[in-house]
Amino acid sequence: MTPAACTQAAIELIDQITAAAREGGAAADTVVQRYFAQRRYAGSKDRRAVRELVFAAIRACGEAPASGRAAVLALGDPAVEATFDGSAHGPRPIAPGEPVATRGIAPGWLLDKLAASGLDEAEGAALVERAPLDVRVNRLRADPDEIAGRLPGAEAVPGLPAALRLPAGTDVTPLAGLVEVQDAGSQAVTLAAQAEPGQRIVDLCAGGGGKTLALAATMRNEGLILATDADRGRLSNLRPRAERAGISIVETRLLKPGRELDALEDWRGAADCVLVDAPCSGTGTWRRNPEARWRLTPERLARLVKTQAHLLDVAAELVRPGGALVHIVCSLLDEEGRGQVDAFLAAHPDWRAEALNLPVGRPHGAGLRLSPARDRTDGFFVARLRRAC
Ligand SMILES: C[S@@+](CC[C@H](N)C(=O)[O-])C[C@H]1O[C@@H](n2cnc3c(N)ncnc32)[C@H](O)[C@@H]1O
Repeated sequence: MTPAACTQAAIELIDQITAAAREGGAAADTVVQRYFAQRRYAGSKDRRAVRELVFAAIRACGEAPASGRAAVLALGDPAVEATFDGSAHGPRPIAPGEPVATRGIAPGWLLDKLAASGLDEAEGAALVERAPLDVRVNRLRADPDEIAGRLPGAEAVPGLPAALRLPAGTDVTPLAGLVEVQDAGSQAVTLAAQAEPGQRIVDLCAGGGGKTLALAATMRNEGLILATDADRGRLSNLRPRAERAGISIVETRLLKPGRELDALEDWRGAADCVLVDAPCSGTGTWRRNPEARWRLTPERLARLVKTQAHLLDVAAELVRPGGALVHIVCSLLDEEGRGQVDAFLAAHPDWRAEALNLPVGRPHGAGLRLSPARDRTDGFFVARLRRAC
């Protein structure tokens, strides 16, 4: 592909990604994969160049751009602008006064909410920087030092003995079952469960099992983890992943949204710990999914906040006297994190927050906040709550 054809491909992709964000369609990564699946002629170097241009332009636009052209022009990169040359597969030349998307971190209403949640400008900007590639070494089957020796440029992450930070683009697929791609922050917040061998733990929003597998490794594959979710597709990924990782203590159970306790009667008051890795706005993961900023609406956020409160109430029913509940959101909005936990504590006088001592994060309300700017992880809020005996 010529440089001009690469720019045109990026423009088309951004148009598709913007439409998908508006209509609740596929994530940007999936859109890019599908685009190239139909264009086998594009070599790996071209694909990489197009992908980089697409993501650079998405990161630059706080609001959804009016067009892919406007988004690419927002980069203000003379080398890219020179490829608007009207050549056979390239973009038409830039017209005088042609619209250019406004650069920014997020839509205005979200910027206000981030500021109200105590995020300064530097922290806001770091939300859309490129994320590093982190993995968790499965210590049931591998030794982190040995794995680090096999991955050139791997660095240890202070305080997280199973975590390695890898150079961008490192291919870890040959190490399936030995390592899992997992942000260091995600690994750190899972430690708030203080999981121990032999415990009975519920991972209420287990999804594909990123945190379930980390818990099972900490428990040395002894005890029982009930991994539940309302999404059949995500949950069905968990079993093969657990098998590859040599984990046998995980049971899965599908829940009906709003009727979760119907399927959990046998776990009432029985869990040592319930992890609520709640569905959330994902403001802390914009580094990986920058177009997610364009998907969120005030209405969707309000629905998420309501679901989170409901799931905390469900979780509280499952914890044994003296047991713990861990609330996690990969968001920096207080209404999903700190505010959610404050409301829970106000409504449940027999619960109290416990101080957390994690290798990353700073105290925030009754829990801890991890921020990309300070901690070099995705953004999270995590709190550990203990039920009275
Ligand atoms: C942040 S994701 C979980 C990620 C997962 N814990 C991990 O570490 O890979 C939130 C999950 O909550 C699930 N969810 C949404 N509503 C739910 C409900 N009512 N009950 C249980 N899970 C729900 C979603 O399907 C999604 O998988």
